[in-house]
Amino acid sequence: MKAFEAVQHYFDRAADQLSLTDNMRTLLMTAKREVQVQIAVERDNGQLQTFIGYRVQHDDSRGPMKGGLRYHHEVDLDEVRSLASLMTWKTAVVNIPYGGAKGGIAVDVHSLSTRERERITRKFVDEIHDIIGPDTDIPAPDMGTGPEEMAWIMNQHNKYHGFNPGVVTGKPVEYYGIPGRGEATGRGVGILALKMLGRLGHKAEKTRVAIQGFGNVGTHAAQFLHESACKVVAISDLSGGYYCESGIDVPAALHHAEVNDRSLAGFAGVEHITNEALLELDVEMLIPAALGGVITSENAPRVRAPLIIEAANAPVRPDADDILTEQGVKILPDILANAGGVTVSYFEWAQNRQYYNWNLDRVRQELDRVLSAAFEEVWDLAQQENVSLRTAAFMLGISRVGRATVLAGIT
Ligand SMILES: NC(=O)C1=CN([C@@H]2O[C@H](COP(=O)(O)OP(=O)(O)OC[C@H]3O[C@@H](n4cnc5c(N)ncnc54)[C@H](O)[C@@H]3O)[C@@H](O)[C@H]2O)C=CC1
Ligand SMILES: O=C(O)CCC(=O)C(=O)O
Repeated sequence: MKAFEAVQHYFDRAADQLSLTDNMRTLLMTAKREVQVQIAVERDNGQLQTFIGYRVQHDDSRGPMKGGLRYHHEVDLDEVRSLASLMTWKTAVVNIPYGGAKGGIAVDVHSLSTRERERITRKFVDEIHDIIGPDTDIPAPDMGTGPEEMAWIMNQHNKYHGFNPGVVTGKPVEYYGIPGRGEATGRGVGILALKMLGRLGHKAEKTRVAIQGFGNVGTHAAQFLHESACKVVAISDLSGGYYCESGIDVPAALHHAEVNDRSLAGFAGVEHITNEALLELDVEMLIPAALGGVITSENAPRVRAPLIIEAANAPVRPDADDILTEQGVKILPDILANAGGVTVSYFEWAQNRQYYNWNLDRVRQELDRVLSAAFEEVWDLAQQENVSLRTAAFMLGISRVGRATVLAGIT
């Protein structure tokens, strides 16, 4: 099953529960616009190279479209389309005034120098500047991108359309960004993970956690949960997995990654495991925070964690979701679990529009408030309707988007 089909599957399950008509389903799941562009740049060695970039604008019935930009060699239109759709339901679940979009470039970021990344990013903006903007579609970071790329995007877009920092979020704090956007997705994962533990009657101190991915999301989730008394026993990145039964020294791991170009390679004093083995560890909480589609029908029967927090987008395939649900595993779905990032992006955008700076305390407080409200709504709906948290989250998102679409007038 391809990535978009998987989202369609989850959408349909919720749409069945809502008795949505076929026409409404088609209207809500069809992207408004899909753009594919050629990005031709000169490499540092003088050679010309062409990359393919995408921006899919899924839905704008609740506000400007919003979603990250992924730089990864596996990016393709189907993946971007699926992620754009997830953004629509995610912004609706946390009830912020946005629609959904996503973009990406098929490129191996590790093969690029900083200057090459800048040239590719600016060239991408040259190709799409007319369809993005603070009131239409606002990019942000995702896998393989961060504050640097966002600063270049703002600067390049402003050359065409005049100064406006609200065209993109996730910018460096000292360049129109907001304190707390860097940590927001991982912190949100942590906040919601603790809420899940509370509802399930588990104590943080008795919770062993395994986290796959040690980038923006994985590092901040690890730090938050470590500081909240959970025992992080495994972490991983592209270099492999690192396990310690008595608990990883999270501050040491964070420091190691910081001074080693964000890699855990060479992190000593722990057992080395594979990324696959990490998913099957005997832990109370599993947090996939890297790529999508990592839990499949093949490995799902071997997953031992009774609780999965989907920090990554779409880490659990639908057939695996069925197997895990059958096994009694509770899953906090991506469109709620990782919504902290886009929530703080919304604060950054609001700050940019007001020219009034927020401080970190205010950002954290508001993040907690938005995520807690969404968690309560999803949890209660799941109980009322006797459905999974994923189906409840999709139901909530689809209802809000559907209602706005109808109120706006369809024809
Ligand atoms: N950055 C953000 O604000 C948000 C990110 N997400 C999702 O969270 C996930 C991670 O994103 P970021 O942390 O931003 O990316 P990142 O690029 O900062 O870090 C990705 C991490 O995953 C690791 N990784 C890559 N391929 C891997 C593999 N095959 N096996 C194990 N580890 C692998 C990398 O080594 C790195 O540690 C993605 O699914 C993304 O869509 C979701 C919401 C917001
Ligand atoms: O911060 C944002 O606007 C979007 C983040 C994102 O791409 C995501 O939530 O998957």
